[in-house]
Amino acid sequence: MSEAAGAQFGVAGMGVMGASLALNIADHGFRVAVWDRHSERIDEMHRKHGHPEIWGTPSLEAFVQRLERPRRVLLMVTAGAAVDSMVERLLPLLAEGDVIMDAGNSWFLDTRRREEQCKARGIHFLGVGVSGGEEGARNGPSIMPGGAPAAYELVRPVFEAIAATTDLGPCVTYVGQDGAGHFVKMVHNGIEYADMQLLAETYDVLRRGLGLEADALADLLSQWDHGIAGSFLLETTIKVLRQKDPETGRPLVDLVLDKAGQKGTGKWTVQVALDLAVPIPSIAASLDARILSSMKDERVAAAPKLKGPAVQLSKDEQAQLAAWTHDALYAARVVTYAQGMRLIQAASQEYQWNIHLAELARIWRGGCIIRAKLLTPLREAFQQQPALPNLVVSDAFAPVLERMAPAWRQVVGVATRVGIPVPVFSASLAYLDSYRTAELPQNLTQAQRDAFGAHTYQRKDRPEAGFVHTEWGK
Ligand SMILES: NC(=O)C1=CN([C@@H]2O[C@H](COP(=O)(O)OP(=O)(O)OC[C@H]3O[C@@H](n4cnc5c(N)ncnc54)[C@H](OP(=O)(O)O)[C@@H]3O)[C@@H](O)[C@H]2O)C=CC1
Ligand SMILES: O=C(CO)[C@H](O)[C@H](O)COP(=O)(O)O
Repeated sequence: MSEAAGAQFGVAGMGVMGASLALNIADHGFRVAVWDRHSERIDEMHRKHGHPEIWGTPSLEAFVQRLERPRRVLLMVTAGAAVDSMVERLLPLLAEGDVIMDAGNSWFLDTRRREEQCKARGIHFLGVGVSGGEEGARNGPSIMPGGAPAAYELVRPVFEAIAATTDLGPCVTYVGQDGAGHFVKMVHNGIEYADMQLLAETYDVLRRGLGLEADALADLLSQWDHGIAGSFLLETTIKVLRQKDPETGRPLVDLVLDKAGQKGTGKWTVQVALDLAVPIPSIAASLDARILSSMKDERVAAAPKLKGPAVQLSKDEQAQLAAWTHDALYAARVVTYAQGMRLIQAASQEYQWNIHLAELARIWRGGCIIRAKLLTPLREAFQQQPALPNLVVSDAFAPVLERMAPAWRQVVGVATRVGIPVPVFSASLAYLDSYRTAELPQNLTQAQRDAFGAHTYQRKDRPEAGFVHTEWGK
């Protein structure tokens, strides 16, 4: 880059995502200034990927000075205190009309607070969800920006240039005010957790139920990937199952310790869903499954004490289990997306974000981790009925769920009978069964509450009476 020209975009934080995004932006013809608190990070990035349109800067002051006005600064640093520290450091260096973008996985209420903090100084603040991992950031992520529309307009050309593209355009859309973008990215990750757990349960049912080894499983899942169950996470699963350990020649997945980690977005999704009173049992079950998996020592100690059932599958069950599991995977996945969309709908109402669910489905069709074929009918469902109360009752999905439910029940039944845990398959099925049940047993719950705590209840036969109390047992 010529010394005289200003940089059109700044990226602070040259970690996995920041370096990839900077390269992506430069590839699209924008001059990019980069900064990291450790200058070796910049040197390493130049050494590995040297790019004429990327300019490393030795200090935050130099970084800001190299930027054209209005300055556009994208933070790609660890979520939490690091973002606050960067905002504190940048505010005195920036001028009115400049834009800070936080593209990490930040908590949406922090984003609301930071936007207010910046607004008081005349600086725009955008909370930008980015999905696609390192590869997506480098070659085309899905981008979920939230904040003031005027601020979004200042960065829109760059985001539209670097985002993944599908037949429906670049995978970026203005999501809504303040924390809307980060909220949507958080729920995206919640859905990601549930879908990953469904794939883990699929793997377990097929390997323990049918005795399939990694290669045979990969072959089977490859067939599924060509059909309606196709998705990025399914492709990732196939890739993982095919990988061999160079030292032993064994499938590498068989050597990976069964303890799943997490960085917090799944937990936040469940916490905020409880606050908004939106049931998301599939996502909650996937979070619990990760936590239970991390209790490895306890599980190992419990295994010899708590023997499961010694039951064999019948020949008929063995013949049909793969086909049943395919349908169970698709149907349960629909239910997890339905829960995520419902949560976004509730937050959109609560915070007046006016989020367009069909647009989210459009930008999730490419670039992001939860991209899946089912997003095409899902988008159409919300296009036809933007206020659809729940995806499971849409014309597109209700008949499919009805058709696939018998196979899904078989999978949950067989797995339960032989003792294979299927928390998300079963939580999703219970959600669907609850949602379609006009008369739930919570009449008993209400009666119990009134019986021990005088919490009152309503009568079916006399709704006009309002809340009443009974002296139960008297
Ligand atoms: N990895 C992924 O697949 C995805 C990650 N994200 C989110 O993107 C963000 C970055 O993730 P990722 O790139 O993977 O993480 P990395 O750990 O690779 O990079 C983190 C970056 O933050 C910098 N940093 C940390 N603390 C501070 C601080 N106090 N002040 C200034 N800079 C600091 C680090 O600098 P240094 O290394 O020099 O210490 C580094 O440049 C996170 O919020 C993450 O959740 C979003 C989508 C996908
Ligand atoms: O944001 C991402 C993808 O979109 C992260 O890669 C993913 O969420 C990692 O989360 P966790 O470490 O909790 O599994």
